[in-house]
Amino acid sequence: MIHEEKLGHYCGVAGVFSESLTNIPVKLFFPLFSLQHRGQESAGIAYRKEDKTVSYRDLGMVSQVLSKYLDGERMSHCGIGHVRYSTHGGNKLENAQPLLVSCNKGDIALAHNGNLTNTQPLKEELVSAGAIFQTTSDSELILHMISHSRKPTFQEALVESLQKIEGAYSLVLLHDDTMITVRDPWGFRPLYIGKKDGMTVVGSETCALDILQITDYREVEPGEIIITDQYGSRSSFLTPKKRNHCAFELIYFARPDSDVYNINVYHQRKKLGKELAIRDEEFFAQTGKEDTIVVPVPDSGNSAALGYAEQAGLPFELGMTRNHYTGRSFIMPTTAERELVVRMKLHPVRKTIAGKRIILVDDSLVRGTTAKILVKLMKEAGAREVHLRLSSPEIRWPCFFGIDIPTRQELISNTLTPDEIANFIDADSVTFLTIEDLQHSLDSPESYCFACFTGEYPIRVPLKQTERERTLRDTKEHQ
Ligand SMILES: O=P(O)(O)OC[C@H]1O[C@H](OP(=O)(O)OP(=O)(O)O)[C@H](O)[C@@H]1O
Ligand SMILES: NC(=O)CC[C@H](N)C(=O)O
Ligand code: SF4
Ligand SMILES: [Mg+2]
Repeated sequence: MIHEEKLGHYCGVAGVFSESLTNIPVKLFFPLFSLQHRGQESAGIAYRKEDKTVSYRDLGMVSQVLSKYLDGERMSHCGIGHVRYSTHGGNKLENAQPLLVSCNKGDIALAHNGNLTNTQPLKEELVSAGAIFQTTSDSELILHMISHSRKPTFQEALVESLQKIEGAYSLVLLHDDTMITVRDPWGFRPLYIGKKDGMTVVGSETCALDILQITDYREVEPGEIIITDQYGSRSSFLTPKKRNHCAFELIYFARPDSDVYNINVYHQRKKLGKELAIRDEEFFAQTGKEDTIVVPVPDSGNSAALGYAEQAGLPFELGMTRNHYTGRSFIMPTTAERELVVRMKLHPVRKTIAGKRIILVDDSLVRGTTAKILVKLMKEAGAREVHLRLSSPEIRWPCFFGIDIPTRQELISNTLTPDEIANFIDADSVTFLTIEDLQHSLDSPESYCFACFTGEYPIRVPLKQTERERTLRDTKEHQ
């Protein structure tokens, strides 16, 4: 059995509208390939073929699913694409996107990144009015709402539906020969739009536009709806809300070369590493810096480790290499097998590690599985001490806006304090970035969501009673 156990990446969306006929599936392949890190469960495209919309989607990676589109000429004006990691509804073919329907408003294809938070009452209403849902994903709801709307036009029906839904949605839709780009009014997920040679391209992160050498791009504004057709692009806006950009995009999810929320991800991660090092000044004042090196957990810890090393004035060493052929981490039934999986992926460089005091930098702790094994590997390689530094605050709450975080009980920071974690994973010390340091590193911290760290959700969420209950850690803190 192989099954992912970590923080789920979420989805990536892309769209292309070209004034002249072009090979749209090929144009979509490259942005989707660049967004592969956002979802590895399924991939798909939908595009306009003469006067109808067709779609092709399957379980698997972009290169497996879509490489057949690299051959042949499929000339068209527009298409959209998606890479998926499920947040709602499982990893099944029927949930793969783009979803495509033919309804009273025409052909509609939809690609969604995010997660809706008020699906249940809206779905119940539609089901009692006779709607037949084909998938278990939340995204399908939007299509039913558009189709059931009494508004006379597609665009009015879309706006009416968007006014009713809550939660995170960066969307690209294809309605007949028109491409529609939408970002929720809170701006939870990133979304960019750019233009080159009569072609408008949309993508979750700027890396999706860079691959097509598009330099003229901008962020889609929270609440913005952009209609793109042969007459150009026109924007309208939903009622503004307080911004709530996902802080985790900057910490872990987005690709380091990308910009999200107009911030370069690599630079932001370096800043987080610097904040961690500033917190450690007292620690070094007491313990000194002799034989101390900063080692990242590749690749997710690289940028923060570099920032840490620069700030602390310590050598940055790639004391661990990564085998890029293993893919993501998997659930294995026994500890020994889990250890083997980490050993297959990450390899200490013995000569660099032996006899050294290691500042090991990673982005986050979820269940603590990786860290426990890594400390063991470092000590086996001769590390004198291992001090684990995490460039995110402690994750203690589930996310309802597009990231698959395990339940509260499974999150290590809900049962153990940093010192107890150090004890559990056999590290010499463990510290996390504080929420204050994270906020300090951002230009407008009031525009961000930090709910998985604080439990303060920016909008109402369907939190189960069991999830609201105090965890062991809450209880300890209140004693
Ligand atoms: O505490 P744990 O439950 O072990 O999870 C934490 C780890 O999970 C993520 O990495 P992951 O191995 O999923 O993939 P990555 O290669 O994208 O960093 C994250 O970057 C941490 O390293
Ligand atoms: N991770 C995502 O953004 C997924 C989009 C949508 N909620 C789905 O589950 O298909
Ligand atoms: S809860 Fe966490 S992961 Fe979810 S949107 Fe907010 S910051 Fe991002
Ligand atoms: Mg990692």
